[in-house]
Amino acid sequence: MSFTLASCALFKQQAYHSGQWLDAKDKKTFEVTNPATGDVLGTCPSLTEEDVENAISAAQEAFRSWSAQTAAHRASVLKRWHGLILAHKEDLARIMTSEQGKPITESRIEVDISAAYVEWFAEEARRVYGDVIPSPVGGRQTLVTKHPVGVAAAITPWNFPASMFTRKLAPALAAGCAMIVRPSERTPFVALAFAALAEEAGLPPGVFSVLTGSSRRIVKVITESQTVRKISFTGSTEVGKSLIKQSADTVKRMSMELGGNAPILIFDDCDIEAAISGLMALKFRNAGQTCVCANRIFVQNSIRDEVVARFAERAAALKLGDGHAEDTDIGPLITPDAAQKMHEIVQDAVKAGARIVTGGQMGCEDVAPNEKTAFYQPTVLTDVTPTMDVARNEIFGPIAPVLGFDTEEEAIALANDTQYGLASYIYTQDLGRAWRVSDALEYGMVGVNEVAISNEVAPFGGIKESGFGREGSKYGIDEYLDIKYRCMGGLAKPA
Ligand SMILES: NC(=O)c1ccc[n+]([C@@H]2O[C@H](COP(=O)([O-])OP(=O)(O)OC[C@H]3O[C@@H](n4cnc5c(N)ncnc54)[C@H](O)[C@@H]3O)[C@@H](O)[C@H]2O)c1
Ligand SMILES: O=C[C@H](O)CS(=O)(=O)O
Repeated sequence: MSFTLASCALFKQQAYHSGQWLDAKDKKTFEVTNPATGDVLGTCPSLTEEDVENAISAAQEAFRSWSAQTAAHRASVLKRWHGLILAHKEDLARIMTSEQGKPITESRIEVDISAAYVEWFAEEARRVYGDVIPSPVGGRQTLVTKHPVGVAAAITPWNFPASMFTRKLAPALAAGCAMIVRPSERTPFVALAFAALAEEAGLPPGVFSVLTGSSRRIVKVITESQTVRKISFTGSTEVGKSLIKQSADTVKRMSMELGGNAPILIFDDCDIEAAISGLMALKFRNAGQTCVCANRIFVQNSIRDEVVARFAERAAALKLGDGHAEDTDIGPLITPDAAQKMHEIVQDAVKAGARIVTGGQMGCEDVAPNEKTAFYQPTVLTDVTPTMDVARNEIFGPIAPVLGFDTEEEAIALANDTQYGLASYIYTQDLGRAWRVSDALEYGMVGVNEVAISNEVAPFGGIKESGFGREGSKYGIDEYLDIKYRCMGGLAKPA
């Protein structure tokens, strides 16, 4: 493989704000490591409160001119950005795999998805319509128009560092907002690479910034700022709740894409091969580090033994390794601690009565075992009960707990027995059952005989403690718009 970060023009080790590539005021930095090897990839600035305040001021200034541009102009800049992202797909994917660890095949797909959000909102920018509503009173007109909220902020996770970046920045820019983005400290480089291409596309100085460093320090300035009118957060429910509390004093608009505990219900009238293939893709994408992956696998008891055996056989055949290798199916988890946490989850489940069908070990044959690697084998557990921690908590790793059920009603009750409500899935060939069960599931999203449900045209988001707001789709841009109602009086012809 010829790629090296040092040789990549998009590899940036400075933050981007106020239209410039800058170090922290106090020159402090933090290291970013390769989760597959533990090697240090580079450093990024650990920005100070003053740096953040400067970025917010620059955003407020830039917002005035950016929002005054026509929607057609904003769309044209976003379209240029879209083209540049695709033109640099391989470099962006390699940067992502280096810092996040996912297989290069998945990183390429994520770059495509990231670009798709930019293209979609370039189009949506020109469809921010209003209303003229027939007035109940003569001589008046009721006008409704939509306006950008102003300076917005985004805080993004490490698991999809590119698609979460554009899923927030693209609609904000399309709406006419300015946005400051704080990427995860574990995966800043791909966000900075996207920023370099956005700058090249012609986004004006200050309209967007990428602020690196301590999230607590950066977010404290953001949440306390009267200038920042909107926060879009993707991450754990725990942190989401903290941000909501921190933002209450300044009554900010909020979008919360939080944790999940997705059930997949596999009925005995399903296409079993399709269900197992879907389960493999759903559970082991990004080594299970996704908010929508199957966290609880409910299989109707009449087919459970067959499904477990075939699923475990497929899981055991997955190839662990460095994400840069083309034949890697599963890369490392984000940190060695995450791998250790997986081991503890499995050990706890076994103590509670679960049985390991395959996996259950740390490490990877192709990578020298040392304390810095973060590999964990794809693991299938059976004989899991709904009260076990492995079924109650979000796993966020390659562990697949299988539970049984007998009736449709029991399956629905089990699936809904959680405080989360993000994604859910059903495999059945009975149309009536598909409709009844998907109607009864208390989730923001339901995949029926399909697990690849996330794309730019669909409203992505959850309910209950998985958050609120929607990303993507025609609804996504509304998160960055305020509605204004004008009552136009005095229109009657003088007597
Ligand atoms: N709903 C979604 O679309 C979605 C997508 C991806 C991840 N997630 C969820 O995110 C979690 C895993 O991702 P993660 O580990 O990055 O989540 P996290 O909540 O630990 O971190 C998310 C972001 O918040 C920052 N952060 C962490 N603690 C903070 C604090 N106290 N104050 C301010 N910022 C803070 C992090 O640096 C990161 O940038 C899982 O629960 C997963 O379900 C949800
Ligand atoms: O982890 C959460 C992501 O939103 C998953 S997806 O890429 O949107 O499916």
